[in-house]
Amino acid sequence: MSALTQEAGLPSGAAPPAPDPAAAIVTRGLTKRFRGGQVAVDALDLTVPRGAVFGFLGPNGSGKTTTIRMLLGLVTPTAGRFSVLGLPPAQALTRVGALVEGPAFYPYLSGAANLLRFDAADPAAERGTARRRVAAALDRVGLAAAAGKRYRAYSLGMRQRLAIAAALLGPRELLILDEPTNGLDPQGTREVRALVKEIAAEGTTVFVSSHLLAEVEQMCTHAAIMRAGRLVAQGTIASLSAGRVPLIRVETPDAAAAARVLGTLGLAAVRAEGDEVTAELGAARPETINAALVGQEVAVRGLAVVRPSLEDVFVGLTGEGFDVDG
Ligand SMILES: Nc1ncnc2c1ncn2[C@@H]1O[C@H](COP(=O)(O)OP(=O)(O)OP(=O)(O)O)[C@@H](O)[C@H]1O
Repeated sequence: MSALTQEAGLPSGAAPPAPDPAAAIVTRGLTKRFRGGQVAVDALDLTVPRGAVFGFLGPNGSGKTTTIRMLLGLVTPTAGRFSVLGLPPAQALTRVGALVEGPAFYPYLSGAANLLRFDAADPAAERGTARRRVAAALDRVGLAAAAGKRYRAYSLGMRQRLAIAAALLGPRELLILDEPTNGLDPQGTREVRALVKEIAAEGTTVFVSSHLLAEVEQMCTHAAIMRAGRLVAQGTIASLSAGRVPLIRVETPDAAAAARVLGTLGLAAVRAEGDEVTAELGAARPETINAALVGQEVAVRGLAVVRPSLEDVFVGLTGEGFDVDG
């Protein structure tokens, strides 16, 4: 049996790869063209390793939600194949928890009562174990103490954690979250990020979309970067940044003098702008650079090693800024 058995109407052209037991999600040539000709997802080849917190990163409109909806069987692909947990998607879905559009909760019911109603609407859920599963899910997202509190009294972070609890009502090997911190306040955002890390630490693979570079960098072990429906890069966060070298950044009122010193030390790509000078750190040690600057009587107000960020990677790959805030 092929691991990639969800086949769309049109052939992708490529033979499916061998089944990969180490992967939670594999897509090959996955494409969605909406009526009217818009290609939302264009020949996507994604490999999400089991155990990863996989950030699916891209600006608004880059095709993240459409991809997630295809993975969950909510949208039919135009072309391409994919597997979830090494299985045809339809067989895997009971082992996948998902948060795509937050479930509509009743404001006047408690968190627990809301989850019981939500669970009752799932024909695959086992009736006899509902209360136990609801209690376990509430506990897992840190809402056990607030189980009896009305939903309308929940903070934004608690509401989103309840939505994640709804995705965890059964045993899940994979959790798919579409922009789970969107619209949250800073406290709610922190709560959800911490929860994602906890869930992953317990062994669940998490596939989480975000338009926030910094968020993915903080929360994820791996990332895929999307732009206009196409995959720009994927890999571990470290490997994505690996090709880009760290910089030394010196803040000084004597930028020209500082640039000269960095040049004499043999540093590459020395650039002075305003009261800031940057250069590629290379094999040089920051303390040596500092000593040289001070030795040449350059007033150093600040000195920092700047690691390349995912934003640098994105700009380096596409030549464009990542047009989002946060
Ligand atoms: N049902 C649809 N019919 C036509 N076009 C659609 C449909 N759904 C999405 N699109 C288009 O497909 C493209 C990708 O949208 P998608 O929602 O997948 O992106 P996204 O990265 O999730 O962005 P956002 O975070 O804004 O949802 C967009 O240009 C969008 O307008």
